[in-house]
Amino acid sequence: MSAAAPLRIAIAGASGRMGRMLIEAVHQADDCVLAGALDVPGSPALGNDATAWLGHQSGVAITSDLRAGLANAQVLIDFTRPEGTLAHLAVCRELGIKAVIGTTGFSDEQKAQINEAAADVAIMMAPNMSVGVNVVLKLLDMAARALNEGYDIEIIEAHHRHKVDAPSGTALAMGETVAAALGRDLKACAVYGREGVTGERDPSTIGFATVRGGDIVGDHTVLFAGTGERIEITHKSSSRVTYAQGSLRAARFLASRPNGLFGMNDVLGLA
Ligand SMILES: NC(=O)C1=CN([C@@H]2O[C@H](COP(=O)(O)OP(=O)(O)OC[C@H]3O[C@@H](n4cnc5c(N)ncnc54)[C@H](OP(=O)(O)O)[C@@H]3O)[C@@H](O)[C@H]2O)C=CC1
Ligand SMILES: O=C(O)C1=N[C@H](C(=O)O)C[C@H](O)C1
Repeated sequence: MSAAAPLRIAIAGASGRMGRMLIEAVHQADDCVLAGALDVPGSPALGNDATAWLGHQSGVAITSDLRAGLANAQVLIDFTRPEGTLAHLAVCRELGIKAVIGTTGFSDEQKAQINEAAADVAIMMAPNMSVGVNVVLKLLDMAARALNEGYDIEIIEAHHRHKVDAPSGTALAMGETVAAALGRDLKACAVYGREGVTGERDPSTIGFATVRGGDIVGDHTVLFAGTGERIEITHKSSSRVTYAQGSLRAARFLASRPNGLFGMNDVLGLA
């Protein structure tokens, strides 16, 4: 019996922090092959072999030509910026290529565009691809339901100095999970940072605090502060490998799906 053909994966943001991690993960996976590598026009990486920095020639040159970069791919994995992801997705839709989206910082309108594209192609989008964070989201649902009165909820996240969006997509997902469990609307109850004479804390709010510095990969804590006790649920990433491995799991999951919008819950069987 012949082995199944490897899954052909293209990586967007090929020279970014996640792009390189993903290229390495695809290179190391027996069941996947690098089929394309995209980066922005003007990037010094354009024209380089995508795995040259790993001491290997893949035959895949990094390109800013979206159609050329996606032509041989079955799945695109995209960790770039919202406007880049949407431009890539438009070409995926045209060519029938599935997409794993890890980019964060989308507006509601941009999320609606992704939802619309999922009518035609299968898309998995999650602000955090790590198994641990997705388990934490389940724990938060349980904790919020049990601690539904008398506990103030604050979400604290810390990331490296290069991160451009705040709060992190993961912190927002944690906020949405907790708000939904409590029957609150996060848009109406979120407080993003405090300064000056703020008055006493409104118990119906969910607070967010953002720390940026150094090379912190990604720390998230949800604090339930009551009277006489506090509960902290924390996740800390020490390597981006976990995001890359989660993305490959998502790509394999999408391979047999013709269309639809999925989350990491679906990939991990936690839905
Ligand atoms: N879901 C998850 O598990 C995770 C999500 N992320 C998210 O992934 C995204 C990328 O993070 P990270 O790798 O650290 O960021 P980097 O800045 O290191 O990499 C981004 C890459 O995308 C490229 N890029 C920038 N703007 C565009 C654009 N408009 N169109 C196409 N490509 C573009 C960059 O090129 P250039 O450098 O030349 O500008 C770079 O190659 C962020 O939104 C981050 O929050 C990160 C980790 C985990
Ligand atoms: O930019 C990052 O680095 C990360 N971004 C994601 C987010 O915004 O939640 C996931 C992870 O925390 C790392």
